[in-house]
Amino acid sequence: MADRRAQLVDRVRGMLAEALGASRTRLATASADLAAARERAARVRRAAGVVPERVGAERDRRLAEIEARHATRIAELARRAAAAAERAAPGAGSAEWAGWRPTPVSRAEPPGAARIGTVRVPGAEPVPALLPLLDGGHVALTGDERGCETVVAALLLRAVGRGAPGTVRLVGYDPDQLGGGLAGFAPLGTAGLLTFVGPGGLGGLLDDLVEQIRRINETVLAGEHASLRELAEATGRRPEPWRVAVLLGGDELSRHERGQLDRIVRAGAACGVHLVVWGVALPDAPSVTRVRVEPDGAWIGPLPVRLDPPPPATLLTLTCREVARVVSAGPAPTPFTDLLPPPESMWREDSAVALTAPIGEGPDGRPVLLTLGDYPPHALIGGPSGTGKTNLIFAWIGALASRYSPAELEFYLLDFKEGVSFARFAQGRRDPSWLPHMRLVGINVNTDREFGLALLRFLAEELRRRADAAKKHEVTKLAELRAVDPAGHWPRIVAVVDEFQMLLAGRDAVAREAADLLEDLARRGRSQGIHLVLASQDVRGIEALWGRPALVAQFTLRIALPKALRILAERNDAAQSLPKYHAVVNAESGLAEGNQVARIPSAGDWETWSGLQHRLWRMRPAEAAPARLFDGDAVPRLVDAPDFRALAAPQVGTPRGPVALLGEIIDVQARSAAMRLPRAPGRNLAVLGTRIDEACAVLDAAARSLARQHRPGSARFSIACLDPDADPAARALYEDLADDAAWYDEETVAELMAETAQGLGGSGGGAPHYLLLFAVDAAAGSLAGRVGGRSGLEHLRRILHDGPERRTHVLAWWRGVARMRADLGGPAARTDQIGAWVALDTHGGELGSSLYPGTGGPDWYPRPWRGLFFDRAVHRTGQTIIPYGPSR
Ligand SMILES: Nc1ncnc2c1ncn2[C@@H]1O[C@H](COP(=O)(O)OP(=O)(O)OP(=O)(O)O)[C@@H](O)[C@H]1O
Repeated sequence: MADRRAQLVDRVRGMLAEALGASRTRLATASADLAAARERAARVRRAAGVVPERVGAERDRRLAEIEARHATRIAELARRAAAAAERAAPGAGSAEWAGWRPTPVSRAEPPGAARIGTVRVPGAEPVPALLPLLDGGHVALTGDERGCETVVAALLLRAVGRGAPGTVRLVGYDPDQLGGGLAGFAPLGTAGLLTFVGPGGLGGLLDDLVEQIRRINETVLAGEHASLRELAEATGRRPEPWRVAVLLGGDELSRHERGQLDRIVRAGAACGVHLVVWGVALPDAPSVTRVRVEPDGAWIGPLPVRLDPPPPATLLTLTCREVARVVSAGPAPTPFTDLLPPPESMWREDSAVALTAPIGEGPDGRPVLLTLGDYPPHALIGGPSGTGKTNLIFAWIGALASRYSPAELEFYLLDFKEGVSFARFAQGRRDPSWLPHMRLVGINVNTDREFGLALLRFLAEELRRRADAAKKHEVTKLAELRAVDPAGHWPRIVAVVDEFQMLLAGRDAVAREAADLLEDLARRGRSQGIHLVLASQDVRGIEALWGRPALVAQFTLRIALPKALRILAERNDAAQSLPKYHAVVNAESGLAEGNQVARIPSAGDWETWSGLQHRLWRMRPAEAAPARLFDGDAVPRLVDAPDFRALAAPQVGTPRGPVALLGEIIDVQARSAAMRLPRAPGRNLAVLGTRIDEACAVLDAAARSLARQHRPGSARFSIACLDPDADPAARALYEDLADDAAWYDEETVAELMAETAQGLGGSGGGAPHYLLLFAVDAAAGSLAGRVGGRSGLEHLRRILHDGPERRTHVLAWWRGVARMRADLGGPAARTDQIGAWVALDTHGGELGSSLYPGTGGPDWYPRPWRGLFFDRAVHRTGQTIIPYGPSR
């Protein structure tokens, strides 16, 4: 048992030892494992301590990289946005206020948007915040009052600065007197570019805007263009202004008003009609941009915006004042070249049926045409001084002359007022060119109504020639005459008379004949291609015509310049509200239905005109000659007179009927007044009046022209000068006539008379003898004495009586009719030995009885450097002459 127990013990012991050993081993292993684990844990802990540092650095690096890329991208985007904004709102649309100035667009250019601030993008260069207004849309503001004012002022100033002066019109509706940024624009009001409608006026304003939209759509865009902007881009014309209505608060809108607002919002922008509203609800539409202004910034839709400061008050005022000044001064003229065809098309038109040419641009941008033909045949132009009649005549002449060749059209032009601007149509010293169509130019005609009469007589003669030709060819109209006689020269004739009322002034023979001729030309000229264009600044001018309704009725084409009176029909006052340099053209005798408004280009200045004239002049036909220029202020010269140049002495003997040239006749041709001096009773000349220079000029021309018809030594010129003031002129003549002349004075004049009278006894076959007596009445004392049994005066009377038949003629100046009569034998003495006379400052009444046919004398109102010539052998009425100027 013990053994078993010992055995058991041993076994237990062995088992325990074994178990212990195993446990120890396991412990050791476990301990080793623990140590390794601890070691690992420590390592892990150590490693774990290092990791966050590295990850953070990486994250920061990545973040920084992203941020840098982001910033570059934002900067790039901002730069691009800024550049795009610059393009979308060029010039005055986006420039900073410092250095801001208007940059008006040309007609075809879109105006662009307007900047009100910058978009808030942190860290990027500022991007302009823009609002589309002109041609773009409408702006609806809400929020802070001051901020909204700033936006309105900026928006409007930029708009005003982008439109050419006058093309942006503002209208304000501000019933609550909010001001709303409009106050600074007040100077525009003086030019009608800013108007206000009062409380209660909103409905009317909206109606008016809707009406403008309708009109523009129907008549301006006319289905051809979708918007004014498109029209401007396609045609280069912008015929309508922009209309910007600024509506600031007010009562609740009526249904009608809301309806009208809707229409404007939908259709306004295409027609240049825009709304800027604050405190007025606009419907949602793509054309509406909403701006919300908070005290610390604004929002354009979702975009945060930092507002610009308001435009400086002085900048605003000065800009508006300047715009108003330019507008009040009138629009910049359209170029004259707009009226002309391209050079290759010049002189291509045919005038057989009518003459048609543009005179300017209508409100729709289309040319306004003027026609002269069977209907309307004649034109009446009116407007107060300075409104542009002369300019209009230039423009019309230019437009016609560039279309029709001189074979198709001829001009005759008469200007009764002082001024030389029409002289350029004729050849001048400064410029050798002339207008090839111009046949006659009369300038400074002033009181020389005879010249106007001469023109009318000339035209009447031409009318007769045409009527005869038409009759011969059995036709009635110019177009038919030209068709049956293609080789004939039948241009249309346009006769322009500026200040024509001067022609009709007075109740004398000239006025009567002028009115009769005008009436005949107006009535019958239409079918023969003779057209009258009468212009007047003076209502009386028109009234002078009004007395002759039949005459006025022919002038169916009326052209009224601003403020013209009585040119249009009675109730047609369109001319009263015309802007500067515009005209109402009316081919319906002035009835309102016929009104067409035209803007007239500037054509009168020298450079503009001469470009065209030179071109046409170079195109002139080889045979073309310059127009005759009659200048009422010029004194003609004998040596230039064609009739003087044509005089010549016969090869042998004495001229049978020498002529004395006395002056230039006021006529369409430069002709000389001539007095024949054949061997016949009464062929003596009296010059009557106190004007020394004129009297000397007449005697001088007479003597020199006579001398030209005699070979040297074949005629005698006895010059007696009895007025010391006439001495220089008489002496100059004496010297120039040289050996053929003899000089007499107070001492010797009696001898001249006695010797000449005694010489008359012979057969009369001797050399011609001309007695040129200057101020002969002053010799009364010297001639009272007797020589050879008779007084000097008796000798003079005998010479006057018997001399002419013996080739002895007296050409004498008496300083008055009474003095002449006294020398002839007293008031009742016969005067038939004075066959011809030239009256200077001697009134018509003094020339009555025996000197002039009929009673009361001629209609003669003396005027400087003019004389009335009457030769009883050839004249029925007197002839006005211009003495030739001094020969030296
Ligand atoms: N369409 C125009 N555009 C620009 N300037 C113009 C125009 N018409 C006239 N003018 C200018 O106005 C001034 C007066 O014009 P104009 O001489 O033609 O007037 P008027 O009516 O003939 O005057 P008056 O009867 O006193 O001679 C001139 O200096 C002229 O250059």
